[in-house]
Amino acid sequence: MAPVLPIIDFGPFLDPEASLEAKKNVALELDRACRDVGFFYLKNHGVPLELMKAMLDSAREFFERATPEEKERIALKKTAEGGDNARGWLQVRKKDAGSHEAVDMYRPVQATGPPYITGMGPNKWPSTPANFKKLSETYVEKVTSLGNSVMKAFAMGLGVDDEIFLSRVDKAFWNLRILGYEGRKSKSKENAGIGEHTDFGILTFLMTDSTKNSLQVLDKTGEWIWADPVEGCYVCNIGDMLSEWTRNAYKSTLHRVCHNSDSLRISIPLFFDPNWDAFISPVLPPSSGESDEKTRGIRYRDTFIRAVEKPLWRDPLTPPDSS
Ligand SMILES: O=C(O)CCC(=O)C(=O)O
Ligand SMILES: [Fe+2]
Repeated sequence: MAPVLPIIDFGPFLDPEASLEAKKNVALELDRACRDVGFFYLKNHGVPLELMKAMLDSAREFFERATPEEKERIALKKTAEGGDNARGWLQVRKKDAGSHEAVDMYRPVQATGPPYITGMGPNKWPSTPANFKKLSETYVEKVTSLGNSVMKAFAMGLGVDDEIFLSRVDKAFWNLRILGYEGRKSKSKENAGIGEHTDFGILTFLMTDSTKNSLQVLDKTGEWIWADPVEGCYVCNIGDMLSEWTRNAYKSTLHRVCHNSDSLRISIPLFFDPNWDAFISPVLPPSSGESDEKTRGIRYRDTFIRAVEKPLWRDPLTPPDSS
């Protein structure tokens, strides 16, 4: 079945030879997708396909081969135990809300402990496979550079000064996450997946292996649609902060993973988020008649700490609640 989400060719925006009109067309296509569904496929994004494949292969190697001792060595720990509560390996086992394993790495910071402020500790890189850290650093550099270009395109589509965006993402607090979802043949009783949630940052660049029927997106009519992988493309989605930044013009859309296949599924989101201290307030004026008495704005680090301290997955099978 053809993908339902729009596929956006980002090539002209990155091409120094392309006309301004061609770039504007890309920006307008992106703008439409962000207002409409908040999810789109991005093709011709400039990240080498061999690098993407090498990342997926390496993450698979980690989930297939890392020993329990290695996982324990890099396990995410609570602040009181010396970790920063955000970086490292974790395993979620929730009967209804989906089980998965993940390793989270973030932009390196000048560590502030121990004990560490949430998010402010050192990364705990897997050592299986041996070149994982180096490969990931190359990958993060490419994707964060793409993130900057997409922000420029967003500014063009919205008709705002791109410096407002670029000055708040030049030290983007990125989060590289490798995720493994067990196949159904595994012995655990839980369903593999992630419960419905929105991402809390700006923009997620998701690449996955070729497994179909896993990621679902809630469309405007309230139906869950599949967002299956499209060869060579990222699945991108808007997070809550960009929604706030655009006065909710851009949608931060609920999604979930219900993994149905018999084999291990690998996915790697890179969450492209604002600078740690960035203050985000709407770049678009209130529409006529809408009051703007309440000063709106959020500091990224406050959002981050809140999100990390409360689990973001819920039961994948229930409709969104209103809280
Ligand atoms: O694995 C996927 O397809 C999506 C993961 C996801 O939504 C997340 O980690 O926020
Ligand atoms: Fe997500």
